[in-house]
Amino acid sequence: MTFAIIGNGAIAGYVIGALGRRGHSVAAKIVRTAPAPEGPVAPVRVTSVADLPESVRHVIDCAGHPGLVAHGERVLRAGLDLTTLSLGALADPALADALSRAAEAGQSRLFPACGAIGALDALTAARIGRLDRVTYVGRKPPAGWAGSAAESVLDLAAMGPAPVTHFRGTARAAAVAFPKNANVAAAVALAGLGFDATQVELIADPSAARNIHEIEAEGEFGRFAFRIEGDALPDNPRSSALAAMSAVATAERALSRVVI
Ligand SMILES: NC(=O)C1=CN([C@@H]2O[C@H](COP(=O)(O)OP(=O)(O)OC[C@H]3O[C@@H](n4cnc5c(N)ncnc54)[C@H](OP(=O)(O)O)[C@@H]3O)[C@@H](O)[C@H]2O)C=CC1
Ligand SMILES: O=C([O-])CC(=O)C(=O)O
Repeated sequence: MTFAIIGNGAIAGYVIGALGRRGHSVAAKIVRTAPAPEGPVAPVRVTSVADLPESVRHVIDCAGHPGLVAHGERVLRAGLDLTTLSLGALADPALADALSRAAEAGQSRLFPACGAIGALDALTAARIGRLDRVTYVGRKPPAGWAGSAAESVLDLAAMGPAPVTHFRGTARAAAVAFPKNANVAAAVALAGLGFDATQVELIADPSAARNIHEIEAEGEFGRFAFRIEGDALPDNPRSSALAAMSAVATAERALSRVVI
């Protein structure tokens, strides 16, 4: 299968390497500004969907909300399947609707990846019955919140040893306020009770060595609690390695005849 990637950052780098090791080809990257190539370079860098090589069948968005907003509709309308990690962008109903209509028009499909969290299969099953309560708690070391809205309520560099909750609210508010940090909150919302009924808490924790994500859910099925401690990618303390792995797994699942 031939892929294109949106983005050129930490997750894009991991995804391109993993796809290559797994026998796939990455023909192009969609970037913001494509420098003139100095020689034969693969994957080729383009700035628009229209310039993608014809061999591309599936695009993986690793660029965050701006990448999905800029290119998602055109990818789907062109008949290419799209895996995205920018789940928080779907908190905007206009974008979610536009992507859905573009997929319909292009006879293509949008695959939101689970990203840095797990247990979403249990949530999607649980909501078939009555789902009463879903909460998500995201905990990262202070460096994991750098450049985010946490900085408006907290001096990350001068924190004492105690963890500080810097956000409490709905998954929709979290997704909008933390585009680089709350895609997991959006994933939990999409799998379970939706953006407005899913409660979120975000914590900067100097004693956390990893990015820790916890879900608690209760309903007709019973109750579950899930916790994952994800190592960050070496190039970006905000982004868990599992998110990049999940993009590859989701894109591969889209190709499978037996879907697990
Ligand atoms: N679902 C999940 O669990 C997770 C989701 N994410 C999402 O993935 C995003 C990327 O993470 P990561 O790779 O670590 O971040 P990086 O900051 O390392 O890379 C982001 C890349 O996206 C590029 N980019 C931004 N806007 C556009 C655009 N309009 N078109 C093309 N490229 C664009 C940037 O380009 P430039 O170099 O020009 O700035 C940069 O190369 C995060 O911002 C977050 O939203 C991250 C972790 C977990
Ligand atoms: O990578 C992570 O641990 C989670 C993250 O940034 C996000 O949800 O956007």
